[in-house]
Amino acid sequence: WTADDFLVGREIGRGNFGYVYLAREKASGYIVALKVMYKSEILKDHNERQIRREVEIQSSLKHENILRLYGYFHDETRFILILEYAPGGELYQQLQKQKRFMESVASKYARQLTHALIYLHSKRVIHRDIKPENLMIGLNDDLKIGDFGWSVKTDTFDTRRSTFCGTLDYLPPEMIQGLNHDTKADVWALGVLLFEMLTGKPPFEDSRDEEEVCQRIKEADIKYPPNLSRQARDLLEQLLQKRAVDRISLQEVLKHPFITRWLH
Ligand SMILES: CC(C)CCNC(=O)Cn1cc(-c2ccc3c(-c4nc5ccccc5[nH]4)n[nH]c3c2)cn1
Repeated sequence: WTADDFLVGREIGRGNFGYVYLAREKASGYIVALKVMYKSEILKDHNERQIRREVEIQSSLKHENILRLYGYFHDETRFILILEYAPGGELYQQLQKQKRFMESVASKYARQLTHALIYLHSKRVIHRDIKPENLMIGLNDDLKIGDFGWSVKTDTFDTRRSTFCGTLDYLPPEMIQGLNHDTKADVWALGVLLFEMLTGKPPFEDSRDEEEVCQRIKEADIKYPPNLSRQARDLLEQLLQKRAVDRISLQEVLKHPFITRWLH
């Protein structure tokens, strides 16, 4: 690939390290998102290793609920990624616009994210940074995991990882305490995301400061608003369990009434 293979359109986003543009691949007419990263930027903070790992992870993933990385190329100053274009943009924006989602919509997105996480975990990848900003909306209003900034490829399944990463809101108790964590960290984050989709706010947002956020996460101290259905509340309680081993498995999530209730 070279830049001449594409007609580049407007800027549609800012990923880490660079700008994202709408583009059309000339030969096929295919619409893609081109992420342009400047080598000076990347080399500056020795990010080339992390970028290489992310490219390696994302190009090996092929799943309808994971944004595709079709390919990449570089010229003397830039490193360019050819990414799947998500017509619906960021889930974050839709959530801000609508304040919160109807239970049927939140249930569909939670189901699609669960399928994506089951696939990721089967490929020995823990995402570790599931949050609305990293999720995109594709054609047919399908959820797509769009960013792998903090995912790690675990060499053996469920290896314990202890590097600190991501924002506090979505971190599980074991990560807050700098303890080891595994695929159950993504299950907790699914719970936080579902809570935010249903209520419009992450569970610990009304805390005084980060200190209190950490305290409440450690204790899994969550106040559920009264307007949640019984099924929604029940699934949230099973996802947001303080001890990773007590959390519902992703396979069980797919069988939970809150998920199956809207499946024809
Ligand atoms: C660092 C690199 C090696 C990892 C590879 N992964 C990424 O670069 C993650 N990433 C994806 C994007 C991204 C951002 C925006 C979009 C969009 C998109 N569609 C939109 C529709 C309306 C408004 C804005 C939109 N952005 N489609 N696909 C995208 C992909 C930015 N960074």
